[in-house]
Amino acid sequence: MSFFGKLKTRLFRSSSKLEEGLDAIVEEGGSAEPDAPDTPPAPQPDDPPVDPAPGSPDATPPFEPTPTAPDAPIETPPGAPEEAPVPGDPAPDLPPEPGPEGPAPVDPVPEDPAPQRPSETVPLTPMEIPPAEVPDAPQPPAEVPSDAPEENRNTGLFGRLFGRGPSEAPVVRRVLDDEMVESLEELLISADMGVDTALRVAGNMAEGRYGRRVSTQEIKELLSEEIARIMEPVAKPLPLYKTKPQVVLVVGVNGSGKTTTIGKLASQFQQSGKKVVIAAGDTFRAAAVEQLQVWGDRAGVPVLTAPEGSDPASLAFDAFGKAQADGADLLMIDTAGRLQNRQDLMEELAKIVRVLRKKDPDAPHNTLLVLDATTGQNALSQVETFQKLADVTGLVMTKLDGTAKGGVLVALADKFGLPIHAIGVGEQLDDLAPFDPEEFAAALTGLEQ
Ligand SMILES: Nc1nc2c(ncn2[C@@H]2O[C@H](COP(=O)(O)OP(=O)(O)OP(=O)(O)O)[C@@H](O)[C@H]2O)c(=O)[nH]1
Repeated sequence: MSFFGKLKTRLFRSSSKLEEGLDAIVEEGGSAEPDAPDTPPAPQPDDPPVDPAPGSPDATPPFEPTPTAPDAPIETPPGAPEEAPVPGDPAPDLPPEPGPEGPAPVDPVPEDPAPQRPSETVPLTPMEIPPAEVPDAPQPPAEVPSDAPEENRNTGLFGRLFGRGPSEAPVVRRVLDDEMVESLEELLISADMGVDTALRVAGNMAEGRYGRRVSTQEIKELLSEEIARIMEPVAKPLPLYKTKPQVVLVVGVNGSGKTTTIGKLASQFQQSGKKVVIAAGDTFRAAAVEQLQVWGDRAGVPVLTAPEGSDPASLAFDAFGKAQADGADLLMIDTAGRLQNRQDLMEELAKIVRVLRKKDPDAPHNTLLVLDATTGQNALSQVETFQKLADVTGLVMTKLDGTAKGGVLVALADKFGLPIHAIGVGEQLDDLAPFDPEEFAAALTGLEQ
């Protein structure tokens, strides 16, 4: 199954929550009508300037044009699709690549005069995408003008498959007014988007459309576009640098999915021909070390461990030496996630960084914060906390499967703008993929792609 397929199926709880909510909002104040489109009201003198309908020739595109990778990938796997990889696109066989844009971008290759580190990036693409599932072009779901007959929207393959063709019940439309916008805000807040983001998203959805009669399908499309617009700038795969070893420090609270993410990433890097070494830096939890060893075995990647209770910084130092001696491309360092004693954790992380910098002044080249989607709004405070503890350069969101709190990713993107490198939707090796904003928005809102 394609990653989008998994995402869509597994985000079901989030999307069904939004979908049902949107249905209820439109039905509550709307009325069924034949498919005759609504005529937009004549603009009133005091109306806000009307947005050209997205999709119309002079409209601002609903999405930023998907940027192409600044430079050619370091290596192109044989048989890889020819299109230039785009951040967030699953590229055939490279593991997800982190974007370097964090609060303090690190230039890991000092001798390289090129200022643009991303020019050396390879989109880390864990997933093989069967050709049939590769979209022709990264087209945003074109907004269907609200005037278009509903039947034109739902007669695609999915529409037919799910019996949503034109012979369905008459379309229910509701006038988009203040009351409806308020209901939308409440729904988005309940979907864990956070108050600020929810208000902005609902406001943008309504802008230029006040007084129009809109259907659920149109509202879903508008919402999906707004979400994708917010997410697009943060969808940045993990960058790969020429530096050897590139050090990736992985931080996050206990249970957020650090170990699993390291295992998945290591396996995907390994499969793409990169040599990887893992350091089990949570030396205080024997179980965590064992778990990492299991993942290392699965991925075929060596895992360096140290006796329980020993100094994680010293392990990191040794692991760097081993990675260097082995000619490894990547060193991934797991860390403890105890937040009960932030001071200890801060000192521990600071010490790891200090000793790594004795070996390479630019290390760690990436500091990934792993967040558990099921914690909802709590993920926001975890970002704030870890930004104080470490120089977080990017995020990985795990456990998007089976949670109704997927909307928190939108709030994170809106609030922090940190690159989202990858998302996890399960416990298997291939359940991690680069973050694709359009797929995510479609899956979250229950739109078919
Ligand atoms: N459903 C689901 N479970 C996940 C995902 N990622 C991780 N998990 C599970 O979450 C649990 C915790 O994951 P770990 O990788 O051990 O988390 P950790 O941050 O390393 O935790 P500590 O070792 O306690 O610091 C495990 O049971 C994983 O299998 C995901 O994307 N989806």
